[in-house]
Amino acid sequence: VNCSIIFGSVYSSIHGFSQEEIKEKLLAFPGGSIDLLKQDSGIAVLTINNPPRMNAFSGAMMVDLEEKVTQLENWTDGKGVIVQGAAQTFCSGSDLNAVRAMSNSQDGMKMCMFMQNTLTRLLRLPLISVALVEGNALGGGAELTTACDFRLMASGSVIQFVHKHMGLVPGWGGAARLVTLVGSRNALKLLGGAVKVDSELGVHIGLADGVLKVDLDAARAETGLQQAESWLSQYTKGPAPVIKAVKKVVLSGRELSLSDALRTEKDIFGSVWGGPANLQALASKSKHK
Ligand SMILES: CC[C@@H](C(=O)O)C(=O)SCCNC(=O)CCNC(=O)[C@H](O)C(C)(C)COP(=O)(O)OP(=O)(O)OC[C@H]1O[C@@H](n2cnc3c(N)ncnc32)[C@H](O)[C@@H]1OP(=O)(O)O
Repeated sequence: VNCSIIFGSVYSSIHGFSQEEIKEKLLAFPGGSIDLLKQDSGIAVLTINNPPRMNAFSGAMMVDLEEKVTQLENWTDGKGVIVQGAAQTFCSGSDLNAVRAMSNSQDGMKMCMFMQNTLTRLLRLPLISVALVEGNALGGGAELTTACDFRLMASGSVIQFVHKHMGLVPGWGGAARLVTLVGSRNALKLLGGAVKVDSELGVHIGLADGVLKVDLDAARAETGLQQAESWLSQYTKGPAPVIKAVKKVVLSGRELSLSDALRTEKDIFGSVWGGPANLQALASKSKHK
């Protein structure tokens, strides 16, 4: 299936972008990690892990994220991915120490292109993705939530595009994705007012797809991650090639012109038609009651 049009990066050498050059600069800012756990269920957990800085992204973590996205792109048995933060908070954006050291506009633009590439590839993964938002998702952390197909919010959590307070606008693709998610009027309000979006407002404007349950009986209570896994598993039941095909047809419909989307849908359809899951369903004369 020729899906390169919907799975590529945004910037390459033709845009004057050198991935290796910016990686080298980013690696000068160490700390934290991005941890990937691929599970037999076909659902992976990607953890933004830098608790001393409220999971802010060091330069090394930006590079690490790109590497983990590559691993997910190559995960044949994968069906879904949950993006979470370590230690009960999501992510407080860029590490402000790195931002200060890279505050000239050339470096800022290169970092922005690098992160746009990575987050675009995250959103375009042939996996169904969920951001599990506990605690704060601020600045680049808010942008990261929009690079997932769905967002689940814990009560008390906040998604806030704080960029205006930093004299900035989103640069990791968060504004473009936000407009697609909540419409341009809501996006203007959220960015112009640096609004704190709690779970209630998130659901109301369509930014959040669900709110995690609070069970006062601690012994019975499911963790946020367990709840997110069971929520996501509603959509990942079945063989990986079929779930991947589901994500790809939706992605092409979302990103391509109608003619290109239709042609891509035909190719993706061809990849599952007559495949093992299709033949098995036909043989079992299944009814959909
Ligand atoms: C390029 C711009 C944009 C982008 O990339 O698109 C950005 O993301 S810029 C960054 C935007 N984010 C922020 O401005 C967040 C700033 N932090 C806060 O508002 C608060 O720290 C918090 C996240 C609301 C948490 O508050 P609180 O619970 O009171 O904890 P502390 O403030 O004491 O934080 C603990 C510890 O974490 C450090 N920290 C928090 N965020 C960052 C960050 N983004 N970069 C670096 N360090 C961060 C904070 O400084 C504390 O450290 P210590 O003082 O050493 O304890």
